[in-house]
Amino acid sequence: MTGGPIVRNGQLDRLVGQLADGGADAVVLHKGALRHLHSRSFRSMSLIVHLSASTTMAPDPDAKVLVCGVEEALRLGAHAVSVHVNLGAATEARQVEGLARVAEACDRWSLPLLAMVYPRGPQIADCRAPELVAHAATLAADLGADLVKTLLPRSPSALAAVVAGCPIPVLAAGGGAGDDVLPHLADAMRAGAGGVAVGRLVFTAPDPAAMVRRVAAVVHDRTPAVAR
Ligand SMILES: O=C[C@H](O)COP(=O)(O)O
Repeated sequence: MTGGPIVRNGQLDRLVGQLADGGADAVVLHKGALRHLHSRSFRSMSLIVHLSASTTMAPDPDAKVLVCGVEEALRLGAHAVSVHVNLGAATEARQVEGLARVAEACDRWSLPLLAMVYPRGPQIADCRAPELVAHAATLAADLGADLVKTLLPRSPSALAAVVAGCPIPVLAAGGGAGDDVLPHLADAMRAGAGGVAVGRLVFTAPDPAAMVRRVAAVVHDRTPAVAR
C-alpha cells in the first residue's frame, strides 16, 4: 500500500503460497488483496488483515488512517488484525485514538491485535533510539494490543532491554531489504523477541521462497548460521 506494487508480475497468490510453504506463521494483507487469493494458503498460515494505510505520495506519509474495521476483517476471515501508529507524526493523536478504538473492538470479538508502533515524524531523529522504541512498545501494550511490531535498536543489549521491558511479545521489524537485516533479526530472537515481521526483505528478494525459509529458520530454529 505504502510504496506501490511490490509483487512481481502481479502474482500475489503465488507469493502468498510461497510464504505458506516456506514456514511463515502469518501474512499481513489489506482487505482488497484477499479477493485475489486462494484460501489454500491459509490452511497452515494465519491471515492478519491490516487496518491502516498511507502512501508515499501524501503530503504527510506518516499520517496513517484506518481503512478497514474489525467486523469487516472478521467477515473476510481474519485470524487477527493489525494497526499502524506513528508516534511523533503530526496526526499522532488521531492514530493513537484509532488504535484504542480497534483494541476495544478486538476485545469485544476476542480477536488478536498486532500494533505496529514506530517513533516516526518530523521531530524524530532516530527511529531506533532505545528510549523511543521502549515508549512505542509500552504504548501498544497500554492500549490493549496483544503483540507489538517495531523497529528495534541495532545494539543487542539495547534491544534486549526493550523486549524485557515490554509486557507483550515484541516482533522485530525488518525495516527494509539490506544485508544487515537477517543478523539483526537473529540478534532480536536471541534477546527474547516474540518473532519478526518482515515485508520487503522477502517480497523484493530475488528468490522470495528462499528468503522466507531463511527468515522462518531464524525464528523457529533460532539458527544464527542461517542468518549470517
Ligand atoms: O508494515 C506495515 C506498515 O503499515 C507499512 O507502513 P510503512 O510502509 O509506512 O512502514
